[in-house]
Amino acid sequence: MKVDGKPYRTIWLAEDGWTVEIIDQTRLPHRFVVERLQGLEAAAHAIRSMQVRGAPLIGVTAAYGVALAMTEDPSDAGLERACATLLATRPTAVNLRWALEEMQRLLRPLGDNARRQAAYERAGELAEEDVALCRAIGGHGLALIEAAAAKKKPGEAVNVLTHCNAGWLATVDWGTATAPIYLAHEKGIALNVWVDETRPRNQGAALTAWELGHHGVPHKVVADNVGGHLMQHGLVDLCIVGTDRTTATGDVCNKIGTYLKALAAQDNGVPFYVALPSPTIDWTLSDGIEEIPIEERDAREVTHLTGATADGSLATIEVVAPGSPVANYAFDVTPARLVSGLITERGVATASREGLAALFPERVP
Ligand SMILES: CSC[C@@H](O)[C@@H](O)C(=O)COP(=O)(O)O
Repeated sequence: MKVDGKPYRTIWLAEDGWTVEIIDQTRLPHRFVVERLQGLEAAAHAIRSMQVRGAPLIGVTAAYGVALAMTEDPSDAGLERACATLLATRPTAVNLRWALEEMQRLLRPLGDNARRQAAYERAGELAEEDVALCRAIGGHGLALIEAAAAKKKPGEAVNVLTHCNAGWLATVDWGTATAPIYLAHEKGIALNVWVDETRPRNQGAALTAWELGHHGVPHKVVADNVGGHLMQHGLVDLCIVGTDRTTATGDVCNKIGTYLKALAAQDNGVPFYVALPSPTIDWTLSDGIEEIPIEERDAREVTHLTGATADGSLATIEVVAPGSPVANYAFDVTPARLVSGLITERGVATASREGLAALFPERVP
């Protein structure tokens, strides 16, 4: 999507043909910095520190991380070490495990000399596939926005609420939750996107607002607890969020706070959709609350905030009473019963084992 009128993706192969470039998302929205990854450790650090984040982009970065590792050490031991290092970076998004299994399946049977090139080719393909999956999700989600628009008076905006950043910054391009939004905007449908700030790391306020703004999509940032109020007053037509891992039964794990939005949506009769590419489905799990590992992150994400001061320089301040203990759960699980539909690349499924199996019969174990 566009940054200052120029099309960008979140990750790409540098001109030298082997290093990998990313947009450093820890610097947004105040600085646009492209970072060069030159080895396995740099790729692992980028995922761990959330320079890249969002389930699909984590998966593609891991695939490129394996390619970088194959430049350093293409032996069996090198491959296993690379996959173990990358797998340990973040626990919740299943796209990470999926991408690493894909790379291992491809590379294990190959000789050391063939691994490097094969790894780069497959990482590039996974990036392209992610773009295609997100674009297809956009098409299916667009129909939902069009249906909402059909009920509006001429010129009246469709109000879409989203949580965290499931935008193009969380994927290679388009985003999952935002793909229908970008397509609706391109079609000239009047929109207003309610952007939850998404404490503690503010992916909504910092990233979703930034990317929608750069693409010219009308939006308003709201504090995390505003969604319920908006829904009570008829100001949300539909919610669309992303997911880091969805069980075979349709339970949805996403950024902390998603569950509360789903509860408010059900109480107010607002449709609550989850947009996801199929690599985000964990076919081995059937109970999201019991089985999905929830990442717990550094307390400093809760106690401190970084932002720009009046002169444009960056400053970090403490916002919690000094010394107070903190718990920082990064994700929660929304049970399938609260989800109106799963917007996948193959269409909108009901959030159930049957619904997912009907769209992806060949993936059912
Ligand atoms: C298309 S991205 C879907 C999810 O990965 C997204 O909603 C989310 O929760 C991202 O969390 P993050 O901790 O920023 O990686």
